[in-house]
Amino acid sequence: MADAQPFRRLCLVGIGLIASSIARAAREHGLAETIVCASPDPAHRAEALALGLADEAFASNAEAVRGADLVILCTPVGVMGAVAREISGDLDEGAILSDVGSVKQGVIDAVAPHLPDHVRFVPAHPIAGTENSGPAAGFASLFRGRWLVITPNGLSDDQSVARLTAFWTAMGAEVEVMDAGHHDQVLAITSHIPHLIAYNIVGTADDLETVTKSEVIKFSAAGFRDFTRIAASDPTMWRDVFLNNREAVLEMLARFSEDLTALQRAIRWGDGETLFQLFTRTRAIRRAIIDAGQDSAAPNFGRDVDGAGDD
Ligand SMILES: NC(=O)c1ccc[n+]([C@@H]2O[C@H](COP(=O)([O-])OP(=O)(O)OC[C@H]3O[C@@H](n4cnc5c(N)ncnc54)[C@H](O)[C@@H]3O)[C@@H](O)[C@H]2O)c1
Ligand SMILES: O=C(O)C(=O)C[C@]1(C(=O)O)C=C[C@@H](O)C=C1
Repeated sequence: MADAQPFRRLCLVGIGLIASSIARAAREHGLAETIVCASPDPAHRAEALALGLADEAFASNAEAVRGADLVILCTPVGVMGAVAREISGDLDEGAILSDVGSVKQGVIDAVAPHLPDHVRFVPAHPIAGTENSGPAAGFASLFRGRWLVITPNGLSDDQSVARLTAFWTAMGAEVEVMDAGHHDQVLAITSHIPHLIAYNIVGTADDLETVTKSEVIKFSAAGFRDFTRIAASDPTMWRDVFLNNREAVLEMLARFSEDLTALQRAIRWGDGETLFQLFTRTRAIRRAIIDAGQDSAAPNFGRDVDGAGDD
């Protein structure tokens, strides 16, 4: 991969966890001469300036994108269509528009109709994050060793895909190009349903707590505590993910429910063999993920200079 050619002016629309991580990494690797951001939240704009994430922070998305040669939408996916409508008249000739949304087809459908012909649209999704939000939550190494999926469409061209690939590669990500629909199916099972399960189990335990008083917190075992980390993820972001990847999530959820019913039956009928076989298979998957270096549960994942601390 050729060295990334720095962008003249990078505009981050939304300045939360992901945008602030991009800003830090872009600065660290000299990937943009100027970085500006936009957010309707005055506290986020002030924090972005105080942390040195952006040279200018705008309340107006349209003003923010003027003169930028790379604009990345880093808002919850549910507002990306409205943001595209706001900025469409102010995007520079030849600008690349990208995004970091956790859902791809819904974002393409919402954004593309608003774009003028002179803009290249290259949707993308970094498979990296945490349960925290806001400008202070980001860190420069977030994308190191993690996947960045690009889902080109009729408004992308090879040159802008190559430039965006070089940008993310310079921040440490590994880039994979994929069809948007396929991305949404894969992420439904690997990311969206796990979050739904975490929200559900913590909610169920919370309901039980009215009966058992504080025992849910007092005796919370490690497994449950891991779920509470995921269930602490941003409510707006995740509401939008489920509403915008509805079909894939419902399809995967139907499969999941069938398999859960089979486990329920195995427990009811004392079928230890079925339980043992599944648990053996899933243990092997966990080990394969660790062997592939994709275990972000290790506290130092992505932050190591030499990668030596990854589980
Ligand atoms: N958090 C993760 O783990 C993660 C990982 C990969 C991708 N993503 C995706 O990245 C995007 C941002 O997530 P985040 O975790 O950084 O969120 P965040 O809540 O930390 O930040 C969102 C930012 O968008 C701003 N915003 C909201 N509405 C806006 C609007 N109409 N115009 C301009 N700015 C607006 C907010 O003020 C905030 O600054 C989402 O689309 C999410 O699906 C998140
Ligand atoms: O590590 C976490 O906290 C995450 O949930 C990150 C995670 C994921 O599911 O892996 C969440 C949403 C994204 O779109 C990408 C990454």
